[in-house]
Amino acid sequence: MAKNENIRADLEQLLQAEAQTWDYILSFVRPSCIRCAVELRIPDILRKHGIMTISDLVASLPNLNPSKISFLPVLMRILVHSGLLNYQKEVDSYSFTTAGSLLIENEPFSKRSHFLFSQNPVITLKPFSSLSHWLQDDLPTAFDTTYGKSMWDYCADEPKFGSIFNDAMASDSKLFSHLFINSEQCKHVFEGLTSLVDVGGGTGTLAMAIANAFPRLNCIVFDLPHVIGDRKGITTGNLEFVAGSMFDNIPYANAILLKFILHNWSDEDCVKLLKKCRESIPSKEKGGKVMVIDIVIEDYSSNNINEQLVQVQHFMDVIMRISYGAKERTKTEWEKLFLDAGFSDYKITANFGMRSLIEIYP
Ligand SMILES: C[S@@+](CC[C@H](N)C(=O)[O-])C[C@H]1O[C@@H](n2cnc3c(N)ncnc32)[C@H](O)[C@@H]1O
Ligand SMILES: COc1cc(-c2oc3cc(O)cc(O)c3c(=O)c2O)cc(OC)c1O
Repeated sequence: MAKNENIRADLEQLLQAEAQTWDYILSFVRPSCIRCAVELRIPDILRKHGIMTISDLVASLPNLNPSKISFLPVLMRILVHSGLLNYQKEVDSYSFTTAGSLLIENEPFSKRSHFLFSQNPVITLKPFSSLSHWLQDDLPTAFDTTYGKSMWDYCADEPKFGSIFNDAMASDSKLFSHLFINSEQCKHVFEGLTSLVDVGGGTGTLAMAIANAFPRLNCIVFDLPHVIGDRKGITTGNLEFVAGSMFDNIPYANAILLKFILHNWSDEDCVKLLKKCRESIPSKEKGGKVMVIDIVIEDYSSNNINEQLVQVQHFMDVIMRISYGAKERTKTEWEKLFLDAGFSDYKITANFGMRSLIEIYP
């Protein structure tokens, strides 16, 4: 009897392990289905209706081939299981979850463009399928292994891809700026500042939100010439766009903002860049500071851990290492960078999902 129980337990364990591996084997299906729904504009259609049956959806998709209509409930079931839609059995209808509503185009906090960027073959298929080659060759990143140039040069040479990347980053900045500017914990952050440079500020989404919220704060968006483009030299109210390389010259200001910049660079490059930032701000006594918005890798063993967020941080670490020759950092690794660059003190003020605000002082 005991022997039979043992055999049954072993078989159950084996089946559980097999289910886990099937989940990994087929994990590509979920993002492909979400991409399909986004491309068919299902989130935008659902937004207009609020709640929809499959028949409503079919009526809103005139280009759908009639022979494929039976796939729609299958697609919707995946979206429901992915936590993007709710299904109300009583009325046989679908509605958004909060996460699903982030896929609607033109919503203030839409992550649609970031999702489409993540599905772009330029960054996913090729570099990720050359991962094992990259581990064996002497090129700095899997991106270089695939394209023979860095991500930043690729963006400059391929403007269409460059704007897909900039739009993805801008969508993150839109959501982030809402959290940042309205956060009680961050009320003090802009106090006493009269000028601020958003270094690597992309197309200016975050700086624009700050400039609007603090009309007496003069803000500069600083980025590479191909990103600043036609905005170069344009000043609108308290917002100005300046083109250049942050490794050469950074405009002088009370404070410098670095959002999702340092995680793109090696420790050596970060120290160089942080030293450049120090040269462009006043002393701590005169209010000088650098505000780093970036990932601080959480320790799995700490209390109140959000496992989904930690996993996202670990995935981003893989992306940064293989695609950009960079990395995500723990609190200890950040501290070492700041001290190596000659800063005297730092404060991790708040965290916003996977990202934190770190204020560093000369
Ligand atoms: C990951 S994006 C972050 C954009 C923006 N800070 C945000 O969070 O939305 C990195 C930015 O750094 C810019 N960048 C890369 N190298 C640069 C350089 N040498 N000087 C100035 N900006 C640079 C890129 O063009 C890009 O806009
Ligand atoms: C959040 O800051 C950055 C994110 C990314 C980035 O990069 C990739 C790369 C990839 O191969 C697949 C992906 O899905 C993604 C992303 O979703 C994503 O957000 C890139 C950055 O700089 C180049 C970031 O700073």
